[in-house]
Amino acid sequence: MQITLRDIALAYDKQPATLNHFNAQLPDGQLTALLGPSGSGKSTILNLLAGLLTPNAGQIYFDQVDVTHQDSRQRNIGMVFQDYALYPHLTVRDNIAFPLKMAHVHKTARYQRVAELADLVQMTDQLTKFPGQLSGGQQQRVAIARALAKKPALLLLDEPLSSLDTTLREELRGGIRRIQRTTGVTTLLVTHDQDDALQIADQIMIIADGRLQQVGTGNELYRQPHNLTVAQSIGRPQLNTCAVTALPAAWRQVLPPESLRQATTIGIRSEALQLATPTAPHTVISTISRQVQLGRDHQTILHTASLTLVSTAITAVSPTPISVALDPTGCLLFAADGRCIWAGDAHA
Ligand SMILES: Nc1ncnc2c1ncn2[C@@H]1O[C@H](COP(=O)(O)OP(=O)(O)OP(=O)(O)O)[C@@H](O)[C@H]1O
Repeated sequence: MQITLRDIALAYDKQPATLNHFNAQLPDGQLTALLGPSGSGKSTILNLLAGLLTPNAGQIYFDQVDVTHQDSRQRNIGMVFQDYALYPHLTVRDNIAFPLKMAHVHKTARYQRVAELADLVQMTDQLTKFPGQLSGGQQQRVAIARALAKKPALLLLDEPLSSLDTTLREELRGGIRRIQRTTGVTTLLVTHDQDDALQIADQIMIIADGRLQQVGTGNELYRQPHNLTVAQSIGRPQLNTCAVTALPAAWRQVLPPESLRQATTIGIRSEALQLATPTAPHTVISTISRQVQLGRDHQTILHTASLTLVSTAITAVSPTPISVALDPTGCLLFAADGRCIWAGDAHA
């Protein structure tokens, strides 16, 4: 099922519009992540799709069908929440079967479907347990099975990993990916965590201030962001930024002069700051204040005369100062309105 939001406007009573001329599409059978900071409008979009909010203007289509004024029950949506929302007094089996029971599905068919779903979410050996006897990750898998029970047209996952610790989170990311691929259900994952989006989604929609900033794969968003907001949303550590006027003269030499003249801000990916020999051209003398080992990765905090920057390309070095080269491939130039006017990767 392809989902389309067309020219949506929504304002909460007497407030300025949260969404205005909002257009987006969830491709059939794919998992789309909606990534944005708190207050950007993610829940508003989720509630519009679920039929819990009606837009002031615009239409919502499920394939060719206009569902804008259909209520939640008519839309056949599966929803999974951050806090699992399982019934504590029901077993895993009865939790998964609950929507089918409400729909008066015959007991035999109901338990047949529960068996399929339990197998899908790898909970077959836990069917007689109660939610209180399960880990957070297991509870969330039950919630996903329950949401899938009625073969929904659209699965909405609202921050489903936020309550889990790092290990369970990693595990369930893989689980969600596998379950979505197996079922092929069109899915929207709402998250404020770029790792969730990057590891699970086919495509990522970045939203900020109620506006869709860009849609693409993680790779596209990282390498060719349309604007500074997108560039800062994807990538760890976060993009180094500074005013173009603060950039040392030697590094300006490796960037295109025409774009530099038009730009006000430069973004430098951490991998673009590289150790060079003292005699190499266009290098800048820098000191190191700190080096952090993060598993296989390093982060090195560099100081030029005027800037503090993070590099992940410079590993163990002593003593400082060192000569640092700038790889233009990892640089982005932004105009005063935030538009990306030059991406080094596109010219590599
Ligand atoms: N019921 C409401 N009444 C008035 N304003 C609201 C209401 N719900 C949300 N808003 C406002 O709409 C904007 C978008 O909120 P929304 O909850 O959609 O963002 P979000 O990205 O989901 O945030 P979070 O990640 O914190 O849940 C915010 O400015 C918020 O204050």
